[in-house]
Amino acid sequence: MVANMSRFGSLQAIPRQLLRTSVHLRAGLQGARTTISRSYATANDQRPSQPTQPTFDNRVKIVEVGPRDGLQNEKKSIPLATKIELIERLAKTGLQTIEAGAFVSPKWVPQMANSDEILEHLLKTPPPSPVPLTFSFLAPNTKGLESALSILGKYPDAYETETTRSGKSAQEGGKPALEIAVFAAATESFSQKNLNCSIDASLRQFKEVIQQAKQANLRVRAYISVVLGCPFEGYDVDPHRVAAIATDLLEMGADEISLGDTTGMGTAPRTKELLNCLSLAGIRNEDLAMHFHDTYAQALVNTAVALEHGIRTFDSSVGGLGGCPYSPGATGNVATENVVYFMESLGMDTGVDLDRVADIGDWITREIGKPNDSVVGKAVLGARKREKKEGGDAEAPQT
Ligand SMILES: CC(C)(COP(=O)([O-])OP(=O)([O-])OC[C@H]1O[C@@H](n2cnc3c(N)ncnc32)[C@H](O)[C@@H]1OP(=O)([O-])[O-])[C@@H](O)C(=O)NCCC(=O)NCCSC(=O)C[C@@](C)(O)CC(=O)[O-]
Repeated sequence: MVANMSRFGSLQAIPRQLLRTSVHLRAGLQGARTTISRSYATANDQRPSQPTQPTFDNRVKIVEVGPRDGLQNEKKSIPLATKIELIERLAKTGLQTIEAGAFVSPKWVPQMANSDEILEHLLKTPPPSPVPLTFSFLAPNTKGLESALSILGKYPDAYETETTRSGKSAQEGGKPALEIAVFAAATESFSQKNLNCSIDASLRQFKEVIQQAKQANLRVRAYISVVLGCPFEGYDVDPHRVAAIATDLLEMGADEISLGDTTGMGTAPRTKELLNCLSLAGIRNEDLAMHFHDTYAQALVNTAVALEHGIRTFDSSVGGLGGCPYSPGATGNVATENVVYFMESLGMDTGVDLDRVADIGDWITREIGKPNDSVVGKAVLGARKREKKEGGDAEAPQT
């Protein structure tokens, strides 16, 4: 639970029935183009895309992408020790998944060049954490995956796989789990800029990466970028193309699809249209995560739409750090502080300690000389400062 929500006043929880996956959303797609329903949907007939009796689950998983997505765009090299300290601090907050690095070409994204050292450090010295932790690393091709696997091979007993997961936190003697992430794009132009190949060619590479990662019993996440707007092709990204790519990736064995609004061009109606399209294609909400950027300050509105649709996994970045090197003008990811506050104000349970995350946002933005882009983070720190001044029982910073 978030510490001291009461500090922020008496926000009323939104009535639960308003948040339930609403069947009426499905009616909105009557004019949709051909529904994609390929073997993924049929192979998963036992897994209905929409429950007939919607059940309400108020647990939300937040995937912290700050150490990778948040830092990858920084021009000045960030010391390895700072990156590791960021991950270690985040591990103490109740976050369950932390994206810690990327095995990509150092010529393309120099900031991620020491991801091998980060992985090795996390295996040798797993950070204390109150919850079972997963560390995620990007790998766009077999070269990236093999680099990651060669490090894992040196420490076979230091991590958990899909088959050995104990569900224990580090504090209970558990080891971290490892996840590999591939990243496709919904438009040809973005695929060329980001991966130097077409969408089809990238999917062929990912098939190999996913198969090898699954052979190593690792969980695989698959991103699809620019699902709600492309810096090169504009707003009109076809949701059916997104559904087709997501279906391909799931059929290859990906465990989760993260839908990237890389440019922050997403709006509430188009988020709804996209999610409806994916549901009609047979893709389950449980297999989806949302990855919003806040360039046009729409991230929380779109989050609310996704939450109502039934999505329960959301990516965010502490301090609102981030941006994509191949998305000119895109600003940071939605801030973790904002998402945690927003979720908890709706009665959702993130399990993340907002006070601690706000401290980390303040610390890391100072470390790398960036403004703290989390309005909630700044408000939390401001409230604490005022309480301290007034001689209240303010808590000491917890990081
Ligand atoms: C995919 C490639 C490698 C193709 O890059 P390429 O230049 O077409 O590939 P290549 O096979 O010709 O290799 C070129 C050089 O890179 C090396 N190389 C090749 N692969 C690797 C590797 N895995 N690790 C380390 N080195 C590698 C390879 O060995 C070679 O080295 P050289 O012989 O010239 O010395 C390149 O385009 C690349 O690394 N792209 C990554 C771009 C990237 O990281 N983008 C940011 C992440 S995606 C994102 O941020 C969006 C997301 C996920 O957050 C969601 C959202 O918001 O949308």
